[in-house]
Amino acid sequence: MARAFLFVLDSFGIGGAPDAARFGDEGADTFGHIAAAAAGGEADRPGLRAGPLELPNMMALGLGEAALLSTGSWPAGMARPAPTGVFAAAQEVSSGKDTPSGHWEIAGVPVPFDWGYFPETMPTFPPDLVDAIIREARLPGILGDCHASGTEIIARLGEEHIRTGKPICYTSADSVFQIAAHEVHFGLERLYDLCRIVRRLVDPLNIGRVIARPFVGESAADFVRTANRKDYAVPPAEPTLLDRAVAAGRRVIAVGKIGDIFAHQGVTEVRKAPDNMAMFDAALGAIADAGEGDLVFANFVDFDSSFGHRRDVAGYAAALEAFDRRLPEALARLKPGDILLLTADHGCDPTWRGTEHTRERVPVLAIGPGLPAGSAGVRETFADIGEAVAAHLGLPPGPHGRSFLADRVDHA
Ligand SMILES: O=P(O)(O)O[C@H]1O[C@H](CO)[C@@H](O)[C@H]1O
Ligand SMILES: [Mn+2]
Ligand SMILES: [Mn+2]
Repeated sequence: MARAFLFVLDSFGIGGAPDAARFGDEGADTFGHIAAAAAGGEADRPGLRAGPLELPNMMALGLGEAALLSTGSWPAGMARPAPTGVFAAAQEVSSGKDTPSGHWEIAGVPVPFDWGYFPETMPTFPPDLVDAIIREARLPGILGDCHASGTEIIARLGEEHIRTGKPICYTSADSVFQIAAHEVHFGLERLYDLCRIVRRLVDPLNIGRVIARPFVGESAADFVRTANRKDYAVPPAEPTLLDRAVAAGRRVIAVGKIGDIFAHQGVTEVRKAPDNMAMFDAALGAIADAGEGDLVFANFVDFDSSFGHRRDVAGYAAALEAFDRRLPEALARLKPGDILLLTADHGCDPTWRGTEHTRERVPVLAIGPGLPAGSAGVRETFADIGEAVAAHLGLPPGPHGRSFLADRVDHA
C-alpha cells in the first residue's frame, strides 16, 4: 500500500531565502519571528494563547532542525527533540512568491516567467480593461481600483458598494485581480459570473488569479468575508504531479483551495471547508477514503489569509498550535506504505512591514512507517517535494527536481 498525503501550511516560511533581497524581504522569517515574539511574551492574547510557541508534534518531526538548516538559528524558546521524521529546507526557483507559483513548484512545475502585475498607482487597472469589465458585466462602475488589504478595503468601501451596486476591485503585490462584493446585496453567483468575465479579460495581461471575495454584514463595523472565496487561476504551464497521478489512474483528492489553485487540472475530487480545523477534518476524511496509489493534497489557508496578511502574530501562533495539536490524528492514520508530508508555499511573516507575502525557504517534513529519520539538507527547488511524492507513488519522474528522499539522509 503506497499512499501520499501532502499538507501545505499556507505561508509557513522558515526564513533564509538566498534571493530574499530581490523582494525586499531580507531577514523575513515567518516561523522564527513568531517563535521570537512568543518567547518574548509578545504573542499573548487573553483567551487565545500565551507564552512560548508550543509545537511539540511538528518539532518532533524536525521543524526546528529545518529552521536551523535555513537560517542557522534555533527558533527562540523552543525545545530541541530528536527528530523522528525526514526534514529539509526548500527554496523556490519560481520568479514569484505567490500561492500558485509555490504550489505548482511543489507539484514539480516551477514558474520561470514573470506574471503580469498591476502598478502601485491610482487607478491601478488599465482604463480600457475597466471599461470592458463595466460593459460586459453591465455594471454601474467599479470601486477601489487600487492596491489594498482585503479586510481594510471592505471596511472602507463596503457601504458605498451596497449603496451603488459597484463591486470593489483591488490588487496586491501578487498577480491578482480581486473582487469583493456583498453576498446578498450584489449576489454570490453574480460575483462568480463577474469573476469569470474578468478572468477572460485579464488573460492577455498574464494575471495569475482572479479572486472572488464575498462578504456579509450591513455596516463597516461588521463586514466579514465568508468562506465562499473562489480563485480563478490560469492552468499550470506543464503537467504537474497531479496530472501524472491522474494519468496513472489514481485519485487526487484536493482539500481546501488546492482544486482552484490548479485550475482543477489533475484533480479528481474537491473537498472544501470553511477554516483550518474543518479542513483538517476534511483531510482526515480524505485519508480514510484514499486507496492504493492515491494522493491527498490539502491546503490550510488560514495561516496566510487570516493571520499572515493581517500581520496578526498571536493569531498566527495560535493557529499553528491548533494545527499541531491535531497532527497526532493524522499520524495515527498512517499505515505501512503511507507518507505524510508537511510544507509551505511561501512566507507571510506577520512581524514584517506591509501586508504581503515574504520570500522565504519553506520547511519540508516527511514521516511514514519505515521512513528513516534525519536531514535531507537544503533543497534547491520545491519540486524536490513533488518528485518525492511521485517516486513514493511509483509515478514517472518529472523534469524539474529530484526526490529529497532519494538522497542519503544524514541520520541526526
Ligand atoms: O488582503 P487580502 O484580500 O487577504 O489579499 C491577499 O490574498 C491574496 C491572494 O492570496 C493576496 O494577493 C493578498 O493580497
Ligand atoms: Mn499561499
Ligand atoms: Mn496570501
